[in-house]
Amino acid sequence: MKTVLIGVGQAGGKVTSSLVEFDHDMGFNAIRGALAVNSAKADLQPLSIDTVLVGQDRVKGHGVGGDNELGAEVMQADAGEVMAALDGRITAEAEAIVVVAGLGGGTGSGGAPVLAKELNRVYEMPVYAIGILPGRGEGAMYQVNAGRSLKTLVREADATILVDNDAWHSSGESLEEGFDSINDSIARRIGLLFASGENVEGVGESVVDTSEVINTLRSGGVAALGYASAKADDDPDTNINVVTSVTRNALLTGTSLPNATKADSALLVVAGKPERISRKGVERARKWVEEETGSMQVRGGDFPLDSERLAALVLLGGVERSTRMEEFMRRAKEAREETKRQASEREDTDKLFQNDDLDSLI
Ligand SMILES: Nc1nc2c(ncn2[C@@H]2O[C@H](COP(=O)(O)OP(=O)(O)OP(=O)(O)O)[C@@H](O)[C@H]2O)c(=O)[nH]1
Repeated sequence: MKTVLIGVGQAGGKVTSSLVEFDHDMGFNAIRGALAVNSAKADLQPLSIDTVLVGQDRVKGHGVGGDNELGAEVMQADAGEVMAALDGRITAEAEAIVVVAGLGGGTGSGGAPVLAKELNRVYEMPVYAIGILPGRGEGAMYQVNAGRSLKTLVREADATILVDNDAWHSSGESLEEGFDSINDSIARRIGLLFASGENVEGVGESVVDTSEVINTLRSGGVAALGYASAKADDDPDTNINVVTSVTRNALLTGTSLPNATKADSALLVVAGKPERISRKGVERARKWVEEETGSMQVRGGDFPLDSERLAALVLLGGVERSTRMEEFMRRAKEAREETKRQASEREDTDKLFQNDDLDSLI
């Protein structure tokens, strides 16, 4: 899928850079343009892609400090500038535009839905989002921001692939220490998805096509991506179990949104040396994905890749009714109520100290 990426906010910019790097290192050439947008100048400086600073008149290049309403306002005010920077980068060959953002902060959380809406208004091709959900251990503000942003983002983007920051995080390191490795994991998995259907002309009819990715995401709403790989044998017959077990692992333990298996649609991409991919294995794996997701729309295809391993990528469309989504929305709601309660207590305390009776005591 020939893609143009726009990273919004700090996480959005870093993940976009990682994706560009991966696509370049692998020689896929699926990413045809990239831009990072932020209200914090310091977060844009280390990036190796083109950048646009927004909200300079409001926040003077210092970021919006987690205020996602302000994030939305600065993006709205400077949308013209961002769209102008994209002019010429989004050419007719692009098959999708993808907005990438961390949903827990301010600029990405508030700005990504505004930008997705604007892009959808102007461009014909689908506008997808990659939204990064805060991990369980992140504070209430992050959860509230993400809950609020997610609702708008899902409405404005044609589909939103969610990545939970707890999902691809190695144990033993803090979330922050782990950002670089999480970003690499995101880049490897989502980068492979973008590259599915690219550079594989004439390799056989079972090869996956970009239209399969687009059709899987057509139901809109929330999407998730699973990935797993294992060493493969030279003989495809020995790889029947390799294909079925990487598929199971991709969906059950390797997904970007843990516990999201019920889906409206799915796509199973098996990557590896074509002569090693067991057709029987793929058939069984696809049936299993149908049963597990409860979807009658399970597409599939191969991704020829020169590797000693076989990998499964499972893209799920329409997972918003999954246990994980319900759990997240509940967490965001509880955090919002807790924040409101604290604010009203603060107000009461303020009132108490403004009280004449107290003043007269001093
Ligand atoms: N995966 C990943 N998540 C990140 C990274 N940096 C920050 N986050 C997450 O993103 C959320 C914060 O969003 P940021 O992108 O830092 O914030 P911002 O959009 O720049 O907004 P402001 O800083 O408020 O202007 C938190 O939930 C973090 O856990 C990163 O490099 N990788």
